[in-house]
Order: sequence, then C-alpha cells, then structure tokens
Amino acid sequence: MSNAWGYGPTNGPDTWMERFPNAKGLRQSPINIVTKEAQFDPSLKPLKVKYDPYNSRDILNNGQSFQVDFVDDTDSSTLTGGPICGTYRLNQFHFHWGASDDRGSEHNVDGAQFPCELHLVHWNTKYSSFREAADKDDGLAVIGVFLKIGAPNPQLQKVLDALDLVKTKGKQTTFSNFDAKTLLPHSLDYWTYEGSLTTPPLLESVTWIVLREVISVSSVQMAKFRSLFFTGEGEPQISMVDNYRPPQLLQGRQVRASFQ
Ligand SMILES: CCOC(=O)CCc1ccc(S(N)(=O)=O)cc1
Ligand SMILES: [Zn+2]
Repeated sequence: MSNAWGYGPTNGPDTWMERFPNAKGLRQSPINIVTKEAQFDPSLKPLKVKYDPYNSRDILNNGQSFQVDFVDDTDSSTLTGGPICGTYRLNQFHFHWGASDDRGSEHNVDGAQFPCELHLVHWNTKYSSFREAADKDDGLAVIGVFLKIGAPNPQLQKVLDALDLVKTKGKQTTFSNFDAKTLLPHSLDYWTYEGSLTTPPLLESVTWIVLREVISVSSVQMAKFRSLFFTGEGEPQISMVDNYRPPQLLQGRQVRASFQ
C-alpha cells in the first residue's frame, strides 16, 4: 500500500518533510496568530466576495477532507480587494477538524485552537488555471473561517446533509446551487500574512486571509464531520478526524490586521 501522506502516526505532518521539502520553507502555514503582534494596516482594503451559487458543482471525499468544488471557468465567483491585487476565482472549499471539540483548526489565535476551520480556496486569474497558479508566489488566496461551538448552523447543515453520500475516500456526488457566502460571518475583518498550502505539496503560494469573526457549529454538527472516513470503501475504516497541520514557525513574517 502506498505510504501516501496523511494525518496518521506513520504518514502525518511530522513525516511530510521526507517527501515534500517545502515543509522546511520560510513561509509555511498554518501559524499561531498573536493578536497583539498583528499590526493594523490602514492601506488594507475591505474584502470583496462575490459568489454565484450556480457555480457549485460537487462534493468529494478526497481522503484527507471533503471539499465542495466550483466551476471556475468564468469570473462569476471571485475574491477581490483585501490584501490581494487583481481577481481570484473560487475553486473549492473544505474543512479541517478534530476528534473532539477542543482541537481541529489549523490556525490558532493567541495559542487557542477551534474545533474546526473552513478554507475557501481561490486562484489568481493572471494565471490560466488553479494548477498553473498553485506554485506561484501570488497564485492563491485562501479565506480561513473559524467554527466555534454554539448554536446549530443551518447553512453549514446543507453541506453536512450531503456527507452521507461521500463517507469514504473517492466518493463524490453532485452539490449544486450552494451559496458559499452563507458560510461567512457578518464581519469580514481579517488578519493576513504570506504563507503556504497546509497540506502537501505545501506550496508557498498562499495569501492567507483569516477572518476575526467566527461562525457557529453545534457539537451534534461536529459529530457529523467525524462520521467520514479517511479510507476507501471496503478498506478497514479509519475515522476522518484530526486532519489538521499544527502551527509552523513565523520565520520573521509580519501578520497584518484590517481592523484596529
Ligand atoms: C498542485 C496541486 O495542489 C493541490 O491540489 C493543493 C490543494 C490544496 C488547496 C488548499 C489547501 S489549504 N488547506 O492550504 O487551504 C491545501 C491543498
Ligand atoms: Zn485547508
């Protein structure tokens, strides 16, 4: 069986540097955001998020998380403004979560972890595709949103209701007419820094945009995330939990804040 990367004791984040040398790079993600060291930058613009539900296409269990993929052959679902220049198209969103409510997010805030973190992945349209953009310094922009235990989230529930059809690795099903904007909090205040993909190939191509305001998720909803499996149909079942990389060294990078 191929020793593909994962989150287990023999293929988890501490082993990734063996096959993915970017792991030792100087702009790795995630990080611990120390709020008192994040400097307000008045030149940062507000985020402009324009998502068209018509672009949502399918939901896939990729063996590391599950993702909702979007049709990205036009500028109908885009991110502009904020710390980025130009237009970035929404390609997919996915999540990272823990085996229990005390852990699961990739970014930490003042050393605290959340039970789950949403990533909305966008690519720079100065390049011809996600794949071409993925290894460029300014190729990708990812919005990170923390999920905090509280009231059930009805918008998130629409995504969770589809998980019964993608329980095992490789399962995919149609997921149309979903408005990803309904997963965002009211405030788009953010921290931003230059980082990387948080999974192999760990490419250092991501402008991270981590929202200060959280969205809610109930403990029952978190149990639904944990009902997925890393493994494929017919294989010994391994629950899809703790699919997060721990914080990496800041290496002198500045984290900026869009708010005072
Ligand atoms: C070149 C192919 O690369 C990929 O497919 C990377 C997909 C990928 C997209 C986003 C992220 S995250 N957690 O940093 O938002 C990780 C991996
Ligand atoms: Zn991610």
